[in-house]
Amino acid sequence: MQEEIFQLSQLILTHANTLVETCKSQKFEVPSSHSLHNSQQFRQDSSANLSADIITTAALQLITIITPGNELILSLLNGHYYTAALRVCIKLNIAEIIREGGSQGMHFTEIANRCAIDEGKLGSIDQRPYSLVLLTIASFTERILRLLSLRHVFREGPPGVFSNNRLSEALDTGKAVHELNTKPESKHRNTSGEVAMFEIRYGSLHIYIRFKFQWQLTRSEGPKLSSSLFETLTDSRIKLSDKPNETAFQHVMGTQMPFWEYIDQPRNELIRYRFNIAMRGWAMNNDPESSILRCLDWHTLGQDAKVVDIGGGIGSAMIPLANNFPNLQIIIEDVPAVIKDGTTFWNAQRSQKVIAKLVYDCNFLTRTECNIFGEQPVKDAAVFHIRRVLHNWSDRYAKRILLALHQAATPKTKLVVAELLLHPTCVDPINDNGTEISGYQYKCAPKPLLANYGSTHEVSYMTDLTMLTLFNGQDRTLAAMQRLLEDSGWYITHIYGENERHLAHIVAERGPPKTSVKL
Ligand SMILES: C[S@@+](CC[C@H](N)C(=O)[O-])C[C@H]1O[C@@H](n2cnc3c(N)ncnc32)[C@H](O)[C@@H]1O
Repeated sequence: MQEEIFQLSQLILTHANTLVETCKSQKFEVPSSHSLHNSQQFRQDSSANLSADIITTAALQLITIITPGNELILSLLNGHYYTAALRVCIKLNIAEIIREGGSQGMHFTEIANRCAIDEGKLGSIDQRPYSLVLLTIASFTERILRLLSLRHVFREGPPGVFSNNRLSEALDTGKAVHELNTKPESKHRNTSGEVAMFEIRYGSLHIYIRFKFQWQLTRSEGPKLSSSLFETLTDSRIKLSDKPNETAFQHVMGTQMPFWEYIDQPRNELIRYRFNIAMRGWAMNNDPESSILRCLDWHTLGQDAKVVDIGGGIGSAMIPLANNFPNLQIIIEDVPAVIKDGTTFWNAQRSQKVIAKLVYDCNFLTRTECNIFGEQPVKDAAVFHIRRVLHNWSDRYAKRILLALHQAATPKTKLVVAELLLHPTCVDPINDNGTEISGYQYKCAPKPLLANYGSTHEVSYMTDLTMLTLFNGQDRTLAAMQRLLEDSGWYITHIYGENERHLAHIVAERGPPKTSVKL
C-alpha cells in the first residue's frame, strides 16, 4: 500500500488540478494568498468546491502526521492567543487603518500611532513621555500583527510593514476610521454583518459604554464562556440541566436570565442590533440563496400562500423568497424588539410583501402565551420556515417549538428547517448512501481522509459548542435531527444540502408525533 504521506500529497495535486482547471474554464480567479475576498468565486461550482475541501483536509492531515504531537496539542491549547489578537485588531480597527494608509502597507509604529491617538491613550493615562508610551504600544502592535501573519491574516513585508490581504480584508467594515472612532455604536450599521459576526464569536457581550463623555470598550466574555465549559459540566447544580438559563452564559455573566431575555433588556439594544445584523452576515457565507430557492417549488404554492418564518430575526432568510416569488405572503415572527429592528431593515429593502408581526414576547418563562413555545397564531400556513432557531434549544425545548407548529399546521403545511447537519468523522453507514432520505447525498471525503473533512468544517462543530455554552442548545447530526422531528410529528420528505459548511434545508410533512410531549 502507498504511504499515507504520498496518498495525501497525491490527493492535493489531483484536486489542485481540478480546482485550477475549473477556475480557468469558468473564468473564476484562481485562489492565491495574494488575492482578495472574491477569490472564493469557485465555490459556486460544486466539483471545485469539493476539490477545495479535499485539498484543505489532506493538507491538514499531512501537517498532523509530520508535526510532533506535543507541539500540535500546545498549538491547539494556545489557540486563544489568536482570539485575543484578532479581538485587538477588530476593536482597534486595524484593518481599516491599514486600508487608509494605502496598498503599500503601513509600518507598525504608524499603525500604533494611529491606534493610540484615536484611542486617546497617550498622556492622559500614562505619565511617561509620549515617545516611550508609543514605543510600548508599537511593540504590542508588531507582535500581535506578526502572530496573525503566521496564519495569513495580514501580510508582512518589508519587515515591520503590514498590509491587508484576503483574510484581514474580512475584518474591514469598509468604514472610515474617523467615523468608527467618533461613532463606535454605529460600527455595524449598513454593513454586511460579517465583522459583527466576528465580534459575536469572540463574544463581547458588553460593547460600548459612555464613560466620562467618552465611548469606551468593555470586556469580552466569549473566551470566558468556553473556558467555563469544564466548570459548567461539573457543577452539580447545573451539570445535568437542559435549561436555557443554566449554562456557562449565566455562570460568566452573573445573571439568571436566559441569553434571549438578556439581550432584550433596554440597556442591551446595541448588542441586540449587532446580533441581528450578524445573523445576516453569517447567512451570507452559510446559507446561499440557492438553497432556500431550490428546496421547495415555491411558485406552486398559490397566490398569497403564507410562509411563516418562525424566530425569523430581522427576516434575512426571506429575502430570496420576497425577491423571487411575489405570490407569497411572508410573515416574520420574533420577539417585539427584534421585529422593530427587522422592520427598519425591511423598509430599507423596500419590500411591501413582508408583514412584520408583533407576535411574540421574549419572556417565555413567564408569558407562555406569546412566544414560540405558545400557540402559533397562523393556522393556515403553507410553509413554516425555521432557520437556526432549533439549535438554540435542547431537545426538550425544541420539541415544544415543533409541537406548537404541528398543532397549527394543516395536513398540507410543509415545514422547512434550515440548520447545520453535523456528521461523524467516520462514514455513517445508514445515511451516507443517500437512499434513506431523498436528496441527502453526503459526499464523504476519500480515504485516507476523515470522512467528514475533519477540521475543514470545524467552524460548524465549534458553533455547536457555542450553542452549548450559551443556551444548552446543540447543532445536530442527521440522525439526531430526524429523531427530534419525528418525536414532534414531522417526517422528513427531502433534504437540500451538501455538507456541514452550509445550512441544510430539511423539508418535512405533518404526521403523528412519536412521543407524547405536552406543550
Ligand atoms: C439564532 S437567531 C435566528 C434568526 C433568524 N432565523 C436567522 O436565521 O437569521 C434566533 C432567533 O430566535 C428568536 N427567539 C428567541 N426566543 C424566542 C421566543 N421565545 N419567541 C420568538 N422568537 C424567539 C430570537 O429573537 C432570534 O431572532
